[in-house]
Amino acid sequence: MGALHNGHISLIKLAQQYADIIICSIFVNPTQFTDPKDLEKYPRPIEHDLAMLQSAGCTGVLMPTVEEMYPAEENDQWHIDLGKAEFLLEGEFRKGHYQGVTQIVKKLFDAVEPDVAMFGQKDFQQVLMIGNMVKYFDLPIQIVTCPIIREDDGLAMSSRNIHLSADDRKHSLVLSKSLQFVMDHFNEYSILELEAKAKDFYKNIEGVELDYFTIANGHTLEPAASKEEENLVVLVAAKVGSTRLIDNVILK
Ligand SMILES: Nc1ncnc2c1ncn2[C@@H]1O[C@H](COP(=O)(O)OP(=O)(O)OP(=O)(O)O)[C@@H](O)[C@H]1O
Ligand SMILES: CC(C)(CO)[C@@H](O)C(=O)[O-]
Ligand code: BAL
Repeated sequence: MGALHNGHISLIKLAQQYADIIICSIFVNPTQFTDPKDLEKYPRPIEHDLAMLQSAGCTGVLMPTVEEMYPAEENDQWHIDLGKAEFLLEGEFRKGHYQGVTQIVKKLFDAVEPDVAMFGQKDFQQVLMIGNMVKYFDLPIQIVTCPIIREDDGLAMSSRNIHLSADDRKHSLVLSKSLQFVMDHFNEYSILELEAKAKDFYKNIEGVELDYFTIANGHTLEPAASKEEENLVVLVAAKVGSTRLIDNVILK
């Protein structure tokens, strides 16, 4: 969606290991926004983005307009079955978000016809939902998940970080610190204890409001039933000042 940072550039760099021709899309997709203010204030520094892509060795940029992606004459009633996980976590807090995401990603895939598509683990649930969309249409596209790139102090890079005030920026570290706590103490406590102790990190921080903090099954996103489960991921979303941030770590 543009406002590029080194997290995005890492996707381009990883793509170079898979393909000779790399196309980056920059499109702030209205149908995936549930909060109109979030859409309105989404940063759009286009010249800066193009310079970053050029120096990263990106071959081409797809930068359509809203009218090109959603022509008035097209009566596209997009709704596909993405499974139960669509309605959990981000899907609960941003209703309809993954219908909007999969709708635009299908359009972008149709335009580019890629062999491989790179997505960041930072949007863990998004990668799952796009994987489900690819299965739904049986698309011949390999989906690659790229690791989360962080600032030196641990904050996951995000275009929305630009909205953080100096105080928010300090407070934002609670996300990566609480995730790190779970990683460091995984063997010591039960799942419920880990979640409770991690949630305590969010108490009494001015301007920080936790949406969810969960240790979940990495396929279903349902709360983990036991530490012995094979795929476990810790996912968090919190509002820091007026900016909503997400982060996660894969435990196994
Ligand atoms: N810190 C990061 N490390 C790795 N990949 C990232 C990172 N941040 C974003 N990405 C990935 O880059 C792609 C484009 O993301 P997008 O344009 O939504 O930016 P974003 O930085 O996630 O923005 P925002 O956090 O405001 O939603 C997505 O696949 C996303 O997961
Ligand atoms: C997948 C995506 C391009 C759809 O607009 C967007 O959600 C993103 O960049 O993560
Ligand atoms: N980074 C995922 C897209 C979104 O937040 O809308």
